[in-house]
Amino acid sequence: MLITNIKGLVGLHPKDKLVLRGAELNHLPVLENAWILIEDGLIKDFGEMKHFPSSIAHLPSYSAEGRYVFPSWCDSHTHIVFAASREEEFAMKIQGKTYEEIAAAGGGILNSANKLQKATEDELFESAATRLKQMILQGTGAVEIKSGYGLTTESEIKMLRVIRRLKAHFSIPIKATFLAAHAFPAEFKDDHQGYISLIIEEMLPRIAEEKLADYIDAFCEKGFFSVEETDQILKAGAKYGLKPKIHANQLSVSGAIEVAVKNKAISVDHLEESNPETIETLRNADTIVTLLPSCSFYLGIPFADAKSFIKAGLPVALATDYNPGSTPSGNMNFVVSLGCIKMKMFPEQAINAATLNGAAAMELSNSHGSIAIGKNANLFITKPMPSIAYLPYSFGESQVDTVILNGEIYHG
Ligand SMILES: N=CN[C@@H](CCC(=O)O)C(=O)O
Ligand SMILES: [Zn+2]
Repeated sequence: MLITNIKGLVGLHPKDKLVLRGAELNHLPVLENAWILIEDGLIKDFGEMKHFPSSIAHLPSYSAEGRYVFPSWCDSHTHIVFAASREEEFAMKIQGKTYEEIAAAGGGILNSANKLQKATEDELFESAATRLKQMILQGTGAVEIKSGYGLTTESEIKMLRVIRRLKAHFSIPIKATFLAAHAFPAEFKDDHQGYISLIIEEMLPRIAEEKLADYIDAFCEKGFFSVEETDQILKAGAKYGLKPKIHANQLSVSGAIEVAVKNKAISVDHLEESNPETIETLRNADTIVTLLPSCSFYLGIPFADAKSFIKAGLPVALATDYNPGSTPSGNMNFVVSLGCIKMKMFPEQAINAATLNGAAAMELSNSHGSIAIGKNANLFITKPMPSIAYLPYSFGESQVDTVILNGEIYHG
């Protein structure tokens, strides 16, 4: 595939640039009036139209006049395998009930777990595939998906098998995260160690044996998993080679960041709550700070302090957190808009955070997340736009026109 007359080829970071920290996020390299050649699913070459090589002039080409070409969004935090939506909680939220109050009233994660336990693997696969297709059409070209609505050995494995089927069915990279430590099932409400033993002694060995997960996660939060419980689970996961990606500081500063960094987490996700100590801990780590602004938008909780994180030199990524409870949306374009509008990130920072740093938060940045020779050709072509900033500026209206996966147009 050859694309010519591109108004701007976006995200041309050098191939060996695997993550962007702090001020590095300010720079989004763009080549104006460009062409790009894709071969065998990979980026073969690119350049300016004024130096267009005559040797490829005979190839059929797509003219992208007035349009930009972006590397696909890399969505490094989702929960898209679920049995049912939870809009019954929507009215409760509108009445002013908090996330914690809804969970205490029988809503929340346990509500999703009840429904998921009754659903078949086929049903879960079909609905998750529909969601994923929609996300891809909105520009996403790599994704992480968590378990965590099973909460029994069989149902957690059922979720992870669904993710394995999604990996086989879709041509984008998918990473699977084991999140049995999402909530304590009702029968373990007063027996936390009982559930943790189930995770460590029963679930983990079976998941490792079937190679069902790439990462391990825990919802480290007041009322969910304590710092000590999280530490125990992460250490058990490490024995099976599962690196942590942690739900941290969503509702309170909980010590989650410290326990995540101590366990060499790939990423800490959420951070709607933070303080100078949080930042100090992260400054000395390689852990990526994944922010989820559509969760703040939907729950009405604070937006993460992206500006301070960037100022402190941290590697910030953006992701959707698509799930039925706190973020019923998998739209990365909206995430990038919210990053700018609500977290005061500059468009360049938000786009870098949603591409290369999102890829890094899935350990995929050697192959995805930027445009470089030899990298995978998961890209999208925009509608005609006056500038790059127009994409986040025109929130709620998709600027993604054509999606290319592995060098081929994706029609859904
Ligand atoms: N916070 C924990 N997990 C999800 C919400 C899960 C749910 O409410 O179903 C999140 O990332 O926001
Ligand atoms: Zn989440």
